[in-house]
Amino acid sequence: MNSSKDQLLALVEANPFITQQALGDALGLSRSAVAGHLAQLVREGRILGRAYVLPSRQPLVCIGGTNLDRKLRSLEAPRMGSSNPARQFESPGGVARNIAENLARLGLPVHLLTAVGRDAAGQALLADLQALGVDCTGSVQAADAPTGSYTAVLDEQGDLMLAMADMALTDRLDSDFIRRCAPQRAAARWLVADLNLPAPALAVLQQEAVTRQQHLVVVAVSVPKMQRLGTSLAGIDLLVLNRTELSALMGDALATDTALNDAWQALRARGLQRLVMSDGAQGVRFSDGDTLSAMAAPKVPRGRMREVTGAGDALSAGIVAALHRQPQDLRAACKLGLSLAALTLQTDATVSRELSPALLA
Ligand SMILES: Nc1ncnc2c1ncn2[C@@H]1O[C@H](COP(=O)(O)OP(=O)(O)O)[C@@H](O)[C@H]1O
Ligand SMILES: O=c1[nH]cc([C@@H]2O[C@H](COP(=O)(O)O)[C@@H](O)[C@H]2O)c(=O)[nH]1
Repeated sequence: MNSSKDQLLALVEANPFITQQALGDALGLSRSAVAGHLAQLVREGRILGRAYVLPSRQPLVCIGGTNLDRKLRSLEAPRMGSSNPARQFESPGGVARNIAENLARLGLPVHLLTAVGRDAAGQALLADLQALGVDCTGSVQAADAPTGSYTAVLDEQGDLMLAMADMALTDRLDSDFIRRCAPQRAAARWLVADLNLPAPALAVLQQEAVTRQQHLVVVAVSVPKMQRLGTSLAGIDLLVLNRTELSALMGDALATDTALNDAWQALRARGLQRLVMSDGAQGVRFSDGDTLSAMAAPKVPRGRMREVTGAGDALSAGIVAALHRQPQDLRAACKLGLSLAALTLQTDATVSRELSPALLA
């Protein structure tokens, strides 16, 4: 039999807005006994505070990977099977971290739940996030594993040829971790989870999104990690992925508009509510209804293009930032997402320094 405190915690987890009177009624306790238990739970750090947070300050919670990105850009057309002269750029990365940084630069309150090592890279990445105002309380800091790394080989135009991600640490963001960080997620209406998360962790977020009526946005990270998406997509408000990731998910080349539309209908039948598929220079396809619509990407002059890393994450962040204000307007959200992606293409950093709250005005 659970103690009154544990039962009370379970009720608060299920409904962070529940009143002391309702807690008392549910457990057969007086309101003052409930107040006493709550005070003790706060002292123990099992409850961080009351969930009465004004809507505009409710944090957007991003959950998933943090990496140190290394990008090697070939100075000439690369020759395979040979060493090639190149320039290296390093920057913070990881899809959930990138989205958190984009959102913070737009002036939104952000909480990032991630995993880093207690190595120099991990500590520097956390310090950067803190400077941006991103709250990382509850994240894993491992003494026995290195911070994730991503190494991309880019051709002389800045287009991706191949990338390798060593992210063993994100496997620790498992379903136990997700449950442990319930207090950090409680007040959020918007959750952004990347597919670096193990499948069972994502399943917990999906179940909770249904019971707590939270908006869960799932963002793909790579073709091999598409298999982390479960069969049921119930609880996912929006899935953001690129064309090759959608193709891998459906096991279909998606060569025609009919095939794309069929893919969307199949995902809807699995419980997905909305979809955005990015399509490189073509922009995006998106839908929250019966048919997919297209929106073109702003033209970025060749001379201003630097490299592509992070464009997809900027797109996701712009979409989330706009939906946070107007949850039903997916078209307006795609528009903001595309303009953020265009800014990101014009910098060697994974997240553009040009982002500011003015872009949301
Ligand atoms: N060559 C390009 N020209 C213009 N916009 C681009 C180009 N490549 C990417 N983008 C922008 O970045 C977004 C994401 O790019 P995409 O390649 O589809 O995804 P990812 O970066 O996740 O692989 C696109 O929807 C588009 O807005
Ligand atoms: O398995 C993964 N590969 C790559 C990334 C991250 O994805 C970003 C590049 O994303 P995009 O596809 O938007 O260029 C990089 O910051 C990289 O660290 C990740 O989180 N997980």
